[in-house]
Amino acid sequence: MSGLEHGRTVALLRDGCADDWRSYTHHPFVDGLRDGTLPRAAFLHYLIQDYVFLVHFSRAWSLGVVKAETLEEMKVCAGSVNGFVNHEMALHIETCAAEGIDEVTLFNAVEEFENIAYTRYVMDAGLQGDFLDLLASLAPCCFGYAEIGTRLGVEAAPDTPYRAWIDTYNGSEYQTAMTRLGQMIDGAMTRRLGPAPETSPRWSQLQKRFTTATQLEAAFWGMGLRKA
Ligand SMILES: Cc1ncc(C[n+]2csc(CCO)c2C)c(N)n1
Repeated sequence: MSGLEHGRTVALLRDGCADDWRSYTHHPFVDGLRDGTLPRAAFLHYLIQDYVFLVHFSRAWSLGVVKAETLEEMKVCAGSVNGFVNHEMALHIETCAAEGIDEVTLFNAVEEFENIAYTRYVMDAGLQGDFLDLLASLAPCCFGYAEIGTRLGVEAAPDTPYRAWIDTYNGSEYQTAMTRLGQMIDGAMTRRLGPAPETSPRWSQLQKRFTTATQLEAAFWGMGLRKA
């Protein structure tokens, strides 16, 4: 998957850090989800951390509502917050409940450094910069998982125990939301930087945000594997 399904901006930013993007989307953790060889302890460690990650990511997306300049931008950001809090976190809550881990325990889990670094980096990008700085640092998470979900939907071993995780990100609801998000990002860029944002003096900073967030995603997988 390397086309324009998530818009022009995301394609450019992804191509601007192709090696980092591959390290993130083809990480050994992802191979383990695909083949079913990922140790259960590593998956649960990741999932507990990811619950806390989503709490802080929801805060960052809420900042998007604050920094938006159009109703469409506000709607996409508000929809993302709703998606996390009321849907995406359900996967974490249900999977952990089956292992005897309740939601209060999840909410109070001690954050790993990789988790703190990533979520607070994104939050600070949005606080310090404008809507585009925030989006550039939020984007790798959204579109990376969309790519991974699509690929693993095709490639995963039929008996992988991680099918529910794969289905969450390969599902049409998530994929449709990502298409809409890609369109919104293209519109937000054009509105602020003109029809060729990659020629703007701001582009290198936006690329830096995107690249750093991509590297932080790979580090997040690595954190999960520490419990392998
Ligand atoms: C470390 C980490 N990175 C990405 C996601 C996936 N995710 C989080 S927010 C979001 C976008 C929804 O608009 C998606 C896909 C995750 N769960 N954990």
